[in-house]
This record gives sequence, C-alpha cells and structure tokens, in this order.
Amino acid sequence: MLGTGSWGTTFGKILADGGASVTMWARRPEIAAEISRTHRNSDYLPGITLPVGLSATSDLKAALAGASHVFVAVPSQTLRDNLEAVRPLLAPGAVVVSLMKGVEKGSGLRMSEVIVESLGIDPDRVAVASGPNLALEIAREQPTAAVISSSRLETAQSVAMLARNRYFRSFVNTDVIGTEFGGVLKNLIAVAIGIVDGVGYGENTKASIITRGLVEMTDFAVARGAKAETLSGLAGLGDLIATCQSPLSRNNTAGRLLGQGYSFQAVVKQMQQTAEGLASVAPVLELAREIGVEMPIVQQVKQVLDGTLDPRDIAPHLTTDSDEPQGERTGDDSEATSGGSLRRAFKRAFDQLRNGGRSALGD
Ligand SMILES: NC(=O)C1=CN([C@@H]2O[C@H](COP(=O)(O)OP(=O)(O)OC[C@H]3O[C@@H](n4cnc5c(N)ncnc54)[C@H](O)[C@@H]3O)[C@@H](O)[C@H]2O)C=CC1
Ligand SMILES: O=C(CO)COP(=O)(O)O
Repeated sequence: MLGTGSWGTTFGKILADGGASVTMWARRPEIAAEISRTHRNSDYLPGITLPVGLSATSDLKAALAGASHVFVAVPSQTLRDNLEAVRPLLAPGAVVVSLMKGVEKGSGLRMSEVIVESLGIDPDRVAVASGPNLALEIAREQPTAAVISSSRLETAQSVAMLARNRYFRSFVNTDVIGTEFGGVLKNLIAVAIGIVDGVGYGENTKASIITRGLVEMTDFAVARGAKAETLSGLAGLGDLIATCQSPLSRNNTAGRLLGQGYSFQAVVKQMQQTAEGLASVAPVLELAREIGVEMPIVQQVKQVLDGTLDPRDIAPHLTTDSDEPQGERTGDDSEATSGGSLRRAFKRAFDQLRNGGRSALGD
C-alpha cells in the first residue's frame, strides 16, 4: 500500500482483516514507525487499532518487494512523481489499484490513466476502487460496500477477493471510466453542498443540488465514455449521498468553510487532509468544455473558489435559469441514455439467462 493517510491506512486494514499480508509505504518514517510499533496511525485514524497483519516501512523497495497487488492512496496531484520511483521496483505482473478520486491538473487524466502512462503497464493490470467509503466509518468497521473496476474482469475480481471481510464487500464492474469519474465528480458536488450548508440554506436546496448534480455527473461521464448505470451505482449516487451528507467529508468541509466566508487560500490553509475536489474543478471544467457538456453547478463552485461569486448566490440556476419552464431531464432520460431503463431491463434478463437464472455478479 502506497500512502498512509486516512484512506490508505483504512484500506490496508480492510485487506489485512480479509486475511492479506499488507506492507504500507509511508513517506514519513515516524508514521511508518508508529504503525509498525504501536499498530496506530494517530494523525489520521485516532482511536483505531490496526490489525497485526499490517506493517509499515518508509523504504519503498522493501514495501514493493514481491507485492502481487500494489494499492495507491496518495494525493492525486502527487501520483506521477511517486510512480517514477515505483516503476523500476514493481514486481513483474503486479496489479496496480488506484484508491484515489482526482484528475491530474494540466493533463486532465484519470488516475488509472496516469498509472498506465507512468508505469508503462497494460490497462488490464490496473484496477480502481470507489464507492461510499468515508475512511473513519470503515476503520470503525461499519458495514460498507465498494466497487472494484478494471478493463479486465478477472483483474477486478482478484482485487475484490482481497478487499472483502466481515464489514466490507466489494462488487466488480468493467466500467473504469464511470467508476473513476463517479468518485471525482461527487467531490465537486459535495463542495457545492458544503457551500450552501455554510451559507445556512436547508435540505431543499441541498436535495435540489444533489439531484441536479447527479444529472451533471451522468452527462459528463457518459460523454467521456462511461455507462450511465455506473453513475446510479455505488461509485456514483452511493458516493454522492455519503459525501454530501457527512461532516467527515473533507470536500464537504472545505465547501462549508467557503460558504461561511473564508477565502480559498484560507480554506486550503485550514485543511489538514486532502480535499481532492478543490484541485479537480478546473481540469473537469476544461474536459467538459472540450466535449460540450454544461456543468452549471461545478461552474459555480469554481466561481466561488475564484472569489467571483458570493456563496449565497450559488444556486440561481435552480430558480432563475430561464424565462420558460423547462422539462426536468434526469440522468435516466438524457439523450445519451434515452431508452436506458428498458435496455438495462433487457440486459439484466439476458445476463440472468446466461448465468443459468442467477443474477450477474456486479454492482
Ligand atoms: N479519506 C477517505 O475517506 C477517502 C479518500 N479517498 C481518496 O484517497 C486519496 C488519498 O486520500 P486520503 O488518504 O484521504 O488523504 P490524506 O490527506 O488523509 O492522506 C494523504 C497521504 O498522502 C501523503 N502525501 C502527501 N503528499 C505526498 C507526496 N508528495 N508523496 C507521497 N505521499 C504524500 C500524506 O503524508 C498522507 O499520508 C484521495 O484521492 C482521496 O480522494 C477515497 C475514498 C475515501
Ligand atoms: O471519497 C470519500 C468517501 O467516499 C471521501 O470523501 P472526502 O475526500 O470528501 O473526505
């Protein structure tokens, strides 16, 4: 496991509690020492005792030696630099799993794309994990589900077999684009929710933004090649709900501070942990512009971050977008997915027939 922040450490615990032998790589030797000696990571997971099957080192070579699966949970903007050191040390045939929920500034690449490019490995050896996975809740062993996705189903399955235990269940799919973008985009909507929370608006405003936000997420992801149904699953709607309603979410928290009137610089200074949404706004809007998808909520988050929009005005498009009443277009009836429900029903029936009456494995 590369990264001993809140998610890397929690995922290491998930794997070790499922029976795997886990070596964590920590950038800071003092964190590696604390994990190995006391089975604690008090900066990131206060009050949590880590399993004995989990140890840590700050020696990257030792951490990667003979590893069949390498999980990565560092801040997205540091991934490329970190992988430079990993490349010569990766065991032949090792599967690399991204736990991250950001896109790279400048290139706009998803984390799995950065992994393929930087390590020069086949996409079939890369998987991503996503879903409603607030680290501290899982570290407290509260029952949770996630999705593991890879272009090769067997790769996703091998990871899902490792990432399962009595409190954690992994489903699989092969829609890497949808699974990754679900995690990236829900962060941006969670920032918007935090902002209106900070302003003092109530549940109607938040439910309106979550619902319209899901349409924005689906439009964007489908235009980038995702399957619409992935955005209705754990990696889309599931994660959107968890992140938008939890004070544990760092993106939500960052938004709340903005809504309370703190500047972007002040918020960045206050955040002790990674809030990926803050760095993803600009590259996501650039990608949206390239494919001609409108993202009014994300656009307004950017304006608040830039200091050009008063947080109290963040949702005017919900009420004053147009003089003409508009039809409510949901993710399910967007052009990209028209007939989606019917097609899905047929596909489910077909999959069940193919599986001898059992439902197909997957989220
Ligand atoms: N915390 C959570 O609940 C979840 C987080 N994620 C994703 O996991 C990824 C990692 O996030 P967290 O662990 O939560 O962040 P965190 O802020 O808790 O920890 C980040 C870790 O990366 C290390 N780090 C910082 N700069 C680095 C660098 N240049 N090179 C190497 N390591 C560096 C930090 O020392 C720390 O150990 C993010 O993409 C996040 O979106 C995904 C699901 C859940
Ligand atoms: O991705 C997460 C939950 O699934 C964590 O969200 P935050 O990064 O906003 O804390």
